Amino acid sequence: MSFRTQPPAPARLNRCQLFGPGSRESLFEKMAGSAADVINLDLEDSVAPDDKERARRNIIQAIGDIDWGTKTLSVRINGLDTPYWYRDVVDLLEQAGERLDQIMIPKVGNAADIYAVDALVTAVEAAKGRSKRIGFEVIIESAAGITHVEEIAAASPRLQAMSLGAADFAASMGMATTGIGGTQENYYMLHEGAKYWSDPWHWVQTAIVAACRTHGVLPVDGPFGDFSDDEGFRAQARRSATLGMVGKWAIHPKQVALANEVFSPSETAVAEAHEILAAMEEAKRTGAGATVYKGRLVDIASIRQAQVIVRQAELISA
Ligand SMILES: CC(C)(COP(=O)(O)OP(=O)(O)OC[C@H]1O[C@@H](n2cnc3c(N)ncnc32)[C@H](O)[C@@H]1OP(=O)(O)O)[C@@H](O)C(=O)NCCC(=O)NCCSC(=O)C[C@H](O)C(=O)O
Ligand SMILES: [Mg+2]
Repeated sequence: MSFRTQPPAPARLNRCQLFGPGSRESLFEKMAGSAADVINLDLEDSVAPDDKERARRNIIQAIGDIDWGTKTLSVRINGLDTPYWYRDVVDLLEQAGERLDQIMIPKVGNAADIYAVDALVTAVEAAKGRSKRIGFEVIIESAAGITHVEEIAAASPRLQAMSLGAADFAASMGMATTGIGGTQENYYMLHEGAKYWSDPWHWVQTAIVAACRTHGVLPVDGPFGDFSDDEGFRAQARRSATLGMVGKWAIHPKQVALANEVFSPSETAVAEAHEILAAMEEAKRTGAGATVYKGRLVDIASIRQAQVIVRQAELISA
């Protein structure tokens, strides 16, 4: 371990982030009643330009009127390349109640983007005397965003979570696909006439996870567009969980249960994690740093691996 220890990410559940357009206020109660850990009310790409102001008003009202329970409540503002974003921030922080937890900043390209929003948020919070400090989450969804991912992860103590936005990312990179996440038909290796599909999202996900873990930020997988394909969603989510991501977006309510299922450790995994910790306690008692569990090596690093699973299980049962 480096002299600088790895900071912990926020200790809260982020297995599923359910999105809904701010212009469809009839969905808000349904979103609040869902099993998602995080709610993202959207002002950005699911809202048509002519509906931006109405969506903003809907969201400000709903933040105060609806019982959001213990969910993390987040609003996705418009991108910094639009004329809408500053008014999103000012109106939200001047007019929405203290129930708002986070704002999500899309299409961030570098640390200065976060700095600009932080400066505005800090000024409005001070002017209005808001007592709860608003958190940030960002979307990495451009060539610039992934190029500067580490400085973005370090950009503000407000930063809680970072998502991969596969649709805009693919567009920005010039990728030859219109699919949002998942298997890409043309991304395969050929060996002795057989096709072996590979994962075009893998490299960007690992870059996001590494930047997030370095700076104590939650890494999250973004949308999976084909909401008729449950197995495709599960496969994508399982790959993300294996790489260290803590959750995934849902762009339709039927994806919420799928994400919660994948990002909640199974009873077997939790039991095994406890057994590994017990085996290592026993090893410590006898002065050993390593031992054998179910025929395989476990050592002090295995304690840290098992603790990841135990901590997630504790958050779920809390
Ligand atoms: C995708 C949708 C447009 C589908 O809406 P709809 O046609 O109404 O779906 P259904 O008829 O199948 O709905 C069944 C019931 O579920 C309710 N519903 C629908 N959507 C939601 C929701 N988001 N939250 C809660 N409840 C929802 C319906 O009202 C029906 O209820 P009932 O009649 O009582 O049975 C729609 O789901 C939708 O708008 N989804 C969110 C889209 C969105 O927010 N997109 C932005 C995020 S993705 C993105 O931006 C890309 C990213 O940035 C990147 O670059 O990768
Ligand atoms: Mg996007």
